[in-house]
Amino acid sequence: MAKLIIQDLNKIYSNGVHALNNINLTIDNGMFGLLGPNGAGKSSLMRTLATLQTPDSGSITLNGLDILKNQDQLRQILGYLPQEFGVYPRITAEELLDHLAILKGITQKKERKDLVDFLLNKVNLYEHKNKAVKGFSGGMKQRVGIAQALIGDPKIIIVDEPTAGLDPGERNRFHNLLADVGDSAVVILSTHIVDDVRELCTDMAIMSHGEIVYNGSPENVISELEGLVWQKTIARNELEEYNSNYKIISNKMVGGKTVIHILSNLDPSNGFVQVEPDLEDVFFTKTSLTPQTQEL
Ligand SMILES: Nc1ncnc2c1ncn2[C@@H]1O[C@H](COP(=O)(O)OP(=O)(O)OP(=O)(O)O)[C@@H](O)[C@H]1O
Repeated sequence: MAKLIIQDLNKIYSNGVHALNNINLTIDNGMFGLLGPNGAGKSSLMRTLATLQTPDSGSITLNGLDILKNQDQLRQILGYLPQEFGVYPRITAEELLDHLAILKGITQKKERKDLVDFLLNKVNLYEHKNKAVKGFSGGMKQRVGIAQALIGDPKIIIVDEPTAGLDPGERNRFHNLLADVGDSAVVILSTHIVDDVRELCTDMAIMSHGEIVYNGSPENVISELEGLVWQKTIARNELEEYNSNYKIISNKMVGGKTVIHILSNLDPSNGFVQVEPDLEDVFFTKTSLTPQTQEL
């Protein structure tokens, strides 16, 4: 059982951006979702956990090990899939994993071969092992990314926005793979995609402007909005008027129509119907994005 404890973590970049503002989180085994809009500070936190950058202050421990002071030890038990996983142009999936296993210190050839075969099977790429990674689809590349993150039986696995750009089938396959991995390690999934967290995570945090604005289970945070979310289908050109009269938390196109969700303690009448809140309502409420800036 692994436990990651982050305390009072701060990072201010030289341009004055307070990317990590007093972050406190305790994360146990399993899938932990870190949800936030672009620029919230997720990658800054992920890179700090992966020992790729140092914070200005604060501490991070994994099972009591101070990972800021013991970076080499942490790297031995860390798997990291960065936002941009650079793949090596002309080499095959098998060669790439073999090469990365050498870099991780697995020097025995036979041990490496067994491990690479095991990983290729695990991510369902064994039959493609002799093909160049360059020609893989986005989902296949991400599965190679997860395979390399699993080298060395890591206790903590960090995946930064892994499903952006994947088609629905690839996304499902990737989700199943992550859920499987989550049984034996701390897996932190950083994403701006609400569905990734809803489908995979039992514990989560929402980050906005460098701060943790919620930490807990998806169910608990959704229940905070119980009875407060109302929905109405309106014409696109009415949006501005509704925006000035109601607290709109989301607007999206459904079947060519504009559907808005608003927050209200009282029945707003005027054709609104109460709906069950969902994680997307929570996300937009907690991060206070204006509807115009939502990426739906
Ligand atoms: N090296 C840097 N120097 C200066 N500012 C930076 C640096 N890296 C990130 N920032 C700024 O810090 C803030 C947080 O960025 P970060 O990349 O951590 O956010 P994010 O939530 O991961 O967003 P995204 O999904 O777009 O990567 C942003 O305002 C960003 O512009």
